[in-house]
Amino acid sequence: MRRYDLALIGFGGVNRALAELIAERGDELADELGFALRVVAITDLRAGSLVDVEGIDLAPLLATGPGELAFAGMEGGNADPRNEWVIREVPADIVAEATFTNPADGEPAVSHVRWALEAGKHVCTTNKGPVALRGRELKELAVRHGVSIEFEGAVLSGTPVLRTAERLLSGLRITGVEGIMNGTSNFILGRVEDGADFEAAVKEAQDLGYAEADPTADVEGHDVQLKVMILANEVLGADLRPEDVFREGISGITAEDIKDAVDKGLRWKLVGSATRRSDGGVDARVAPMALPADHPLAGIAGPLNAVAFRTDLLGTVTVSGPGAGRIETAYALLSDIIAIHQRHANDAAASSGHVVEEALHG
Ligand SMILES: NC(=O)C1=CN([C@@H]2O[C@H](COP(=O)(O)OP(=O)(O)OC[C@H]3O[C@@H](n4cnc5c(N)ncnc54)[C@H](OP(=O)(O)O)[C@@H]3O)[C@@H](O)[C@H]2O)C=CC1
Ligand SMILES: N[C@@H](CC=O)C(=O)O
Repeated sequence: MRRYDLALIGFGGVNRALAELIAERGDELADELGFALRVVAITDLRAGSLVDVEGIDLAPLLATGPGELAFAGMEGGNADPRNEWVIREVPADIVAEATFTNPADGEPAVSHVRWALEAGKHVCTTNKGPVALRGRELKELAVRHGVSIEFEGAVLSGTPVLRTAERLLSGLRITGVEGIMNGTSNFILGRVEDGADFEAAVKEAQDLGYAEADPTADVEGHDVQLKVMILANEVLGADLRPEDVFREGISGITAEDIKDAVDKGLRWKLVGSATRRSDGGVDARVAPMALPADHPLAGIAGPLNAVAFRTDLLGTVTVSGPGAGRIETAYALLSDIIAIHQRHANDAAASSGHVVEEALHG
């Protein structure tokens, strides 16, 4: 059976949940998917790095609390993350990048992804920085090195928004996207509507694993700005920079605003959108909106999110599901690995078909 060796870069909520999935359901997944997964390297800012090319025993790591994990002193362990060395030199097939999203320049994740692709390794990532800010360059790099970069989790966690657009909406002209694209801010707005304090709701979202390492990115709309850029670039063929996307977050909305809106039959939501103009350009923005209760996005509650695609032949097609969550986002990485397997298994079949063809016809 085909096996993929993984290097996990960043061992926080998402990559830990991926390790849990592999440890707990690896055999079942292998039976179902036709390939096995093995972790051969882990790096993390606090824990350091751990390498075992025969496969890391995940159980003891997962039994240790996230704040207590230290790889130094373990066989193959080091106090230093040694990201560049691990990514370039350890023989892994796929690098799973899940360090923090940096909305300013995408680093250090951009470098992590670049090193992996240059080393001929596939990448799956949930990190929005590299995809939104350097997506075009990194995709070209992947093509040059004959490998894949997959990033379903960069928009709406494990909910298949990007793959739906790419695979299931092909043949349609998509003229715009609009949606609720941040689980944390949607959760906070709902909790404040229920009477909770804003700061307490932020803390709850952090504890539940929804929020960014710095939740300002959620509350001030930077996270949705990156997601709108990814959708506009991937689905509408744009090439947007952050300065092209108007951004306003939810920090200016008070509990009173929320209560007043409810009294008027409205509900505050942080809405991101990108719309193709008649001159071919794309207008994109992120801003809070008080939506009428019967608006299709008004009922999207808690960490649930939704993206609506406006199309020429089908009208509006909406995909809704979890927008955040550790396990939900780990599933996005698994779905990326499945996509890598499908693409390259097909490549292998195509090239072996080519060999057969040459043998038959000279
Ligand atoms: N959680 C979610 O619901 C979703 C998350 N994402 C994205 O997925 C990524 C991971 O999210 P999540 O796991 O929740 O975040 P966490 O903050 O829980 O985990 C990130 C981990 O990466 C580590 N790290 C930071 N910098 C480095 C570095 N240079 N080298 C090695 N490790 C590093 C952090 O260490 P330390 O803690 O010491 O800084 C932390 O352990 C983020 O980019 C996020 O935006 C995307 C969709 C949904
Ligand atoms: N912090 C983000 C996580 C997913 O991208 C969110 O809350 O949506």
